[in-house]
Amino acid sequence: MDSSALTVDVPPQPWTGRFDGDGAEHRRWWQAVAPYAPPANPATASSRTRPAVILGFGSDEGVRRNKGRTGAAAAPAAIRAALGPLAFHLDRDVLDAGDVTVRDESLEAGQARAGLAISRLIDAGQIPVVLGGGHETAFASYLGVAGSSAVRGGLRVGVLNLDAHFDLRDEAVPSSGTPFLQMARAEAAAGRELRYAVVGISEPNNTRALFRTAAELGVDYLLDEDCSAEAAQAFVAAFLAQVDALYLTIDLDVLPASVAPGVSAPAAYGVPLPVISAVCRQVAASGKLLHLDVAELNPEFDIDARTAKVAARLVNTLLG
Ligand SMILES: N=CN[C@@H](CCC(=O)O)C(=O)O
Ligand SMILES: [Mn+2]
Ligand SMILES: [Mn+2]
Repeated sequence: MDSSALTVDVPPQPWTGRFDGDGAEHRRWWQAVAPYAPPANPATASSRTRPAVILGFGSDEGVRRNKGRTGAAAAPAAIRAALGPLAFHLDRDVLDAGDVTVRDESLEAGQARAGLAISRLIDAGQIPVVLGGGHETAFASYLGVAGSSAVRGGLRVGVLNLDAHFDLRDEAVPSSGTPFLQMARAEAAAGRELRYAVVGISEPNNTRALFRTAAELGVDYLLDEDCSAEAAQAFVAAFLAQVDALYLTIDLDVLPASVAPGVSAPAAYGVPLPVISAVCRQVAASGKLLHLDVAELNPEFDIDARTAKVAARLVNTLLG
């Protein structure tokens, strides 16, 4: 394993939150999170207490290219600010590696840079927690997962997306609307098939062309209106059973606009938070979580940090 430092654009910044005391019984996230340092001894990949490493992916470029409302580049700081004050009940170390940032035309370079950092974290037995960025964050995550030693060695990884959209657009220029088609093509080029499932698809927000692409790629999906707690749990259990490990990506626009107003494309219907939260608990309990990202928070459109707080709570649930 290469134990050198990660290449990031912004080093980890100080965390803040309420202070109730120094002891473990008073601990909050801001007191528990430590700046990233390469591990002396990698954790075993199966360990339930693998350290989590937060990595921001400050990018607006994918949403801009996808003709959406920009502002997601500020999301990593907003999610950290919402995580900081939360009481810390986790049984694992949490480290902050800082941010990879994307400026204008350098989206692909930023995705490659983040991908290298993510591969290195996975190879060290850590769980990367990438805070996007628009959903172009997912292609950075894919590069990291696909480039990790375990996946190159044959580990079967499934991609589970909690999202109102397929993000399978066939466009000449990659964006926040294309990452899963990019993944499918990259997997095909590597002689593999993408295992991709989506919870929360909104029929009126995905064209027939997108449903056809999903069918051609064998994508499993559950419509937002069919997302009862039982149906979502059965869907996720069936997907988990097909894979050795999971890359979970949460596009916050899967949630109703009242719960997640701070996104580029707020959902008129949306999957209720208790259902999304239960899916996160189920993924955490499976022990198969290899990599995680949270995308599409746009603090400019948030109301009283509502969306950032939901993102923080889901991250907290997934690492618990
Ligand atoms: N990552 C976002 N994807 C959606 C956005 C939809 C919209 O802007 O209305 C998509 O491309 O379909
Ligand atoms: Mn979406
Ligand atoms: Mn998306």
